[in-house]
Amino acid sequence: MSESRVDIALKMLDPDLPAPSYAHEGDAGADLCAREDVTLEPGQRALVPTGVSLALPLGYVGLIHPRSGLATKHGLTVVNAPGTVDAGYRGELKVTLLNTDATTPIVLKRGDRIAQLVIQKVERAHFIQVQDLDDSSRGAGGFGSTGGFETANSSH
Ligand SMILES: O=c1ccn([C@H]2C[C@H](O)[C@@H](COP(=O)(O)OP(=O)(O)OP(=O)(O)O)O2)c(=O)[nH]1
Ligand SMILES: [Mg+2]
Repeated sequence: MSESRVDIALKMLDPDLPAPSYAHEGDAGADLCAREDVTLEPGQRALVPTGVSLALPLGYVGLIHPRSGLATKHGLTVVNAPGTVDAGYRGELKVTLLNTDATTPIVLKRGDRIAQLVIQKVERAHFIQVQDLDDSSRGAGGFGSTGGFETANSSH
């Protein structure tokens, strides 16, 4: 089976940086790089520019996800993960990074791959207000209604 591809116009605001690219066939995420050096102290967040702007076709969304390796090794995440890039947005893609590590700063250099961009088709809803919603087996159950797991500090 071959992958389906969509053409997306992309403008590099900084031509010296690599454009987003997929590392392997089948990858969902194209890596985004930092346009500037940034050091995040423990618990600190920063809005980091990527040098990329897009013209997404209507009906598509860009989602900015964290990279699992940086998350696992260093505690680096995206505060608003996944960040939502609207089809009409023509500004620079930026990533709100957070150092979740309690003790160690994270030093990022210009050109480092900091996050990944996933392009998806998206539906727009026609919201129809009603007085009563139809029934479902879940109903209003949520937030652990199906059970969870015990931890040392679980209340009994
Ligand atoms: O991680 C992100 C999230 C958003 N954006 C850009 C693209 C997006 O289309 C725009 C607005 O994002 P969002 O709707 O999440 O932000 P908002 O706080 O609701 O701002 P606005 O009032 O401009 O919609 O900002 C990014 O570059 N990176
Ligand atoms: Mg918004």
